Amino acid sequence: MNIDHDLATETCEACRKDAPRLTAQQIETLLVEVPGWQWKKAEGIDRLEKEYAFSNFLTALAFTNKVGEMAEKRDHHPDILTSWGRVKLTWYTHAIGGLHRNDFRCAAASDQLYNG
Ligand SMILES: C[C@H](O)[C@H](O)[C@H]1CNC2=NC(N)=NC(=O)C2=N1
Repeated sequence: MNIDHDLATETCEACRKDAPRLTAQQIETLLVEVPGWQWKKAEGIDRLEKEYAFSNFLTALAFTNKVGEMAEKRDHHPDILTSWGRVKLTWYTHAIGGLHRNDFRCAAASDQLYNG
């Protein structure tokens, strides 16, 4: 299938409470564009989750801070679990209790920060 956009460089839109959640079909289609990201439902909320590997705590922390800066710029924020050699990111949209295209944009942008 032809992909005529780049999720990582798309601007996040302000998320309104009445924005529609992505449907299962839309999620499946977008997941193809963000390899390694898992679609998980927790506490009734669809989420995107990925764990990144690092060689120590400081490099994991540096990535955490880069993601934090990106999240602030986009006004869209992940759950972050930083551990020795690992960072787990979880993206979902609080305002709608589910997944929005913004979450895929931020997942793709996170990958770009990891891959340099
Ligand atoms: C007021 C502010 O724009 C909102 O609270 C933003 C902040 N960051 C956010 N991050 C995420 N993941 N979901 C939101 O709904 C959200 N809302």
